Amino acid sequence: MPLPDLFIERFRAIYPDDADTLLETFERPRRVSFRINPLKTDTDTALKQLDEEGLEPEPVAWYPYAFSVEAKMRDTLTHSRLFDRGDIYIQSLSSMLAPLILGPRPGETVLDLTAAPGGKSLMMAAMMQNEGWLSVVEPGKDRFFRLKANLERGGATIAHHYMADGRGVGNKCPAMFDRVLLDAPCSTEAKFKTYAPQTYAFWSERKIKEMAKLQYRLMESAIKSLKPGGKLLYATCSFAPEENEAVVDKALHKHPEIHVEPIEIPIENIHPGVTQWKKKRFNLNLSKAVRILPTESMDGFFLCLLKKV
Ligand SMILES: C[S@@+](CC[C@H](N)C(=O)[O-])C[C@H]1O[C@@H](n2cnc3c(N)ncnc32)[C@H](O)[C@@H]1O
Repeated sequence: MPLPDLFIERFRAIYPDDADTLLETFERPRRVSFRINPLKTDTDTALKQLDEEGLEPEPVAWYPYAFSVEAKMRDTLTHSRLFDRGDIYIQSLSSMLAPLILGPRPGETVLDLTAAPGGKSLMMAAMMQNEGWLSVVEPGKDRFFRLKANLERGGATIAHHYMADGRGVGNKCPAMFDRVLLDAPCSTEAKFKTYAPQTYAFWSERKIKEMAKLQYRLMESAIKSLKPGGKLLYATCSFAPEENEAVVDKALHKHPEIHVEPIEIPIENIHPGVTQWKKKRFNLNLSKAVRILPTESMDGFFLCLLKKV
């Protein structure tokens, strides 16, 4: 089944030069990527055990803990002992970039405002070497317990779990965190697959607008919760500028205390943030945001690093 016409029209307007090639990536499953969890094992041991389970993971050039296997090996991976024990975590490569860019360090106070199922929280706990404080917030009951289970299985001892609405956190915990991750709920456009119509069954421009409102409220809360000098990473798996640059643009207008930081990423499938969409022009610094372009191995993603001065 084809993707919605309006989605394709919008996608072509965002990426006029390479839309056809990019749209082809919606037709096939991607390779399955995963991260070896240094809180539970080391890379040599994990690779040896994966080999015993019949898996031959390929390394990812830019991150020593990241590997991938062919899409058809997903079940073997999810049925492996390493997966059960939390020694590996299946996570898209784009998703691994978010903690790497935010860069939490041991001893810091860190907030994951929209955390379930917890892949990025667990990676941040590992980057912090389980030293410091990591608050993880998720309002959905089932998702909250899944998050908690994933973090416990993955050995994240510094995680403090809160079943709460992220929109209230800024008022409850003002200027408390060195780093905040806002991996916002979104229209999930980057997860659409032509062979899985349920992935885009509920997509509409109205849904994009609804998500943008929620994202902005979460952004306000994230900004409030950040210490002066602290860093905030805003991310979505949507291509829609309304959910990405427009949300940050509004925050930049309202909060002169935040500015956009440049992002260094060691990959080539990237596009700068857009500074214009339909009739709206955005703050030119939004070109420092990064759009990960979808490929055979990576999901599309939006990343914007902000600093409170
Ligand atoms: C993109 S997912 C986060 C994925 C997660 N960072 C990870 O890497 O595993 C967005 C999450 O935000 C949650 N969410 C939705 N509304 C929220 C709100 N008002 N406050 C906090 N989280 C919310 C959703 O339930 C969902 O689990």
